Amino acid sequence: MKHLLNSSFSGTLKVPGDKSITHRALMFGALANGTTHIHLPLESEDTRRTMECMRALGAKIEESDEKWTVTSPGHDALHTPEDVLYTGNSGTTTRLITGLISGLGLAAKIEGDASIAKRPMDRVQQPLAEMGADIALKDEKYPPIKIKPTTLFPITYTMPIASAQVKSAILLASLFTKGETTIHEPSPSRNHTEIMLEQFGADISSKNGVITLTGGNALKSSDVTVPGDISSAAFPIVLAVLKKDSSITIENVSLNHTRSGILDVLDMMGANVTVEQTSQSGEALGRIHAAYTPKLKGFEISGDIIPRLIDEIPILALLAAYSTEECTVRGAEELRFKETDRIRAVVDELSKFGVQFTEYEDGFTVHPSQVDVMENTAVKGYNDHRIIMMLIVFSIISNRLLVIDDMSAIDISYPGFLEDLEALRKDA
Ligand SMILES: O=C(O)C1=C[C@@H](OP(=O)(O)O)[C@@H](O)[C@H](O)C1
Ligand SMILES: C=C(OP(=O)(O)O)C(=O)O
Repeated sequence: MKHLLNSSFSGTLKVPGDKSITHRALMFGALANGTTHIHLPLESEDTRRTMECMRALGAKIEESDEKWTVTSPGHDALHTPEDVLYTGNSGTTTRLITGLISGLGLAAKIEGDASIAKRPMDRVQQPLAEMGADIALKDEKYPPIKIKPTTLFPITYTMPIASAQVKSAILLASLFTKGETTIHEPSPSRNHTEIMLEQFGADISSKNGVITLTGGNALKSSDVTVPGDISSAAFPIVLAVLKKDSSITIENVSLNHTRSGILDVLDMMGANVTVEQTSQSGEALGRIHAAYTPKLKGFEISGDIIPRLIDEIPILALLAAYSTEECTVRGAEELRFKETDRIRAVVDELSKFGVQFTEYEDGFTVHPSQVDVMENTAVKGYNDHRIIMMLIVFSIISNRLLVIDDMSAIDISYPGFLEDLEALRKDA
């Protein structure tokens, strides 16, 4: 990492495929009779967990260069897995397959790593139980998740929180359940499930926060080309904005409105970032150009924008630390239930360098600060990929080597992160 310091960054980059879309393509491919080709999938730890779970249910998945091929015997020929389904560090895998397996009327035991063991699963268990699922949790809240076979029926469900994982778990459970399931969302969360289910032939509609799915029909296999992940792109974008003389372009990245909240914040801050949309068939796609911006304005965000940038808040906190004005994030209590408590992690680590925070249960204010970084300061990544990548960007822009306890979790969402930055290094 040391050679990335004292440098500026330029050039063009393609970030790896979108994690949320890759998970869903594997699951819908496994449910749809026939063959689904997934082009440019995200080949990461989290998506491999979904791949292994789909194999354990009976889907055949072949891997070749930048393409995964899923061949399914059809949803009604999938079977109860022989072993425990291991979901690693992936909340998306854990919650979505709970809905998928309940909907198939199969049995399973699902568990993940130490972080997954602390993430709440009652948020999916409750609506699925209303549908007739039999799901047992440890202390009525946490994995391991034990599912017994039952027959489900459709429900109307008003979600207490905006969560694409909860929404998607219910939609997966209702796919082969006869009748109409309706979900009311409090604010729009990522809509990849709705877009892809329509492509796979499901009878689904979505309007003004109300999603309706009429279940009981088989899915049709379909090919998916995965766009670059804007949540991964956020790290090099912020690096370019904060690092003197830098100017980069990211090609082929998802611009789906339910995911692009970070671009709105960069705009509020007056950052030198421009966006060009290149296509809009299903998932919007385009190019983002980001360049060094010497003076960044403040921002205040809460409400509907939060689900649109939920995974980008750790890197936004870093941006805020270099703003000359106050920056506030509220309504983001969900951050406390991610791979780690991301509000705590960001406040604890950045405070070590003079960043002034006021912490709230649901967010934080970053006050204009004098950031002062000592070479070789020890920082903690909490085994959380997004905290680790934020700290790496911090180390680079401050030109000080930070000693991060463990960086291996980068592979959860962005294998090749350091290599990508290296390729953009100006004097490389
Ligand atoms: O559905 C998805 O693919 C995801 C939804 C979000 O979680 P919640 O649904 O818990 O908000 C997000 O934080 C996660 O990284 C991926
Ligand atoms: C929260 C995340 O993922 P998951 O919920 O799938 O673990 C993330 O990628 O930041």
